[in-house]
Amino acid sequence: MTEQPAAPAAQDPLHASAPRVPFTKGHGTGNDFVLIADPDGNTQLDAQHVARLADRHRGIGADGVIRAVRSARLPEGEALLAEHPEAEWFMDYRNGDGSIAEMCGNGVRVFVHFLVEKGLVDLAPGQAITIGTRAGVKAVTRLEHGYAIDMGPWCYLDPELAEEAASDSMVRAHGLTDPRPALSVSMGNPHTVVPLASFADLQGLDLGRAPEVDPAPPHGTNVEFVAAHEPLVREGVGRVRMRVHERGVGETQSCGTGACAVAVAMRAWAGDQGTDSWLVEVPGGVLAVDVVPGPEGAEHVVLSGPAELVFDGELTA
Ligand SMILES: N[C@@H](CCC[C@H](N)C(=O)O)C(=O)O
Repeated sequence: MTEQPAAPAAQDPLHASAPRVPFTKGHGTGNDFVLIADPDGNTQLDAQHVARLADRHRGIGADGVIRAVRSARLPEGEALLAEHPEAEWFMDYRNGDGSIAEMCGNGVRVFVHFLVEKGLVDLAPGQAITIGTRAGVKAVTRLEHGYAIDMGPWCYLDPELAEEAASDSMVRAHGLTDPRPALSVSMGNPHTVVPLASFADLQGLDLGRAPEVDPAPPHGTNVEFVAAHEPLVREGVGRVRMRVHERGVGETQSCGTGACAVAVAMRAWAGDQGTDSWLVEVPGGVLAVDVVPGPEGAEHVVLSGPAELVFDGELTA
């Protein structure tokens, strides 16, 4: 019997040009990511690979996967460079199920921290860097502890919605006896914010199963449930607690864009009783959200919080 030559191994896009790919695990308030430095755009990540890396039982485990690539090396990044030549780096973000999302607020902080810690950029506390994302460029300032991102203007998901509208949809969730009114906001990515009466209601939710939003936004949505401290505003700061079910992930310990959506929705509902500064408690920590006047007259949302890198490794399969 003659020995058959071994069949060629199926081409693995992750290893098409680099057999071993270094990665770093990081998180921002418990929203965790696998980060891969790919300055020249040699590593192609497809949805299957991302889902495999993010798998908490068979992979590294993460809510999302972030590729750090030079903007010039992917079409979405290149498109930004004409107007923003300073946006050298692009955050190529995927949800844990492999789907692409426009924006990730916690991810941006962890992404910039990764660039700093890996020596890919120089950024001292107090300095800012512009990065590219699928929701446009974002200015990120390094703080003594953490990072502040100018997320740019927010808007209602339904462009027809007037300033004073209280809700645009109804949400059903396990743990709630009846459907609740909700308001949908875009932070570059879609969010639907559901106010609840108490922390007990928030605690009683089962977010292991996806909430149902009616009508469903065309590209899906992240759903945030929020309950307020009493009083809502103390010393000029609004204080709320939220839980989130993320599109493409499930329940996560934190969502930066979700915290921004919660702050602007609460501010709209509170009217004259509201404020521009919010502290949003999430299961994984606390995020600060400030609404500030933007350079072009629109309101900008600034998200601040920590970013941590946990360990490095190497992808071998
Ligand atoms: N956790 C992120 C949001 C990630 C994207 C989201 N799941 C979506 O599909 O829009 C954050 O911190 O903002």
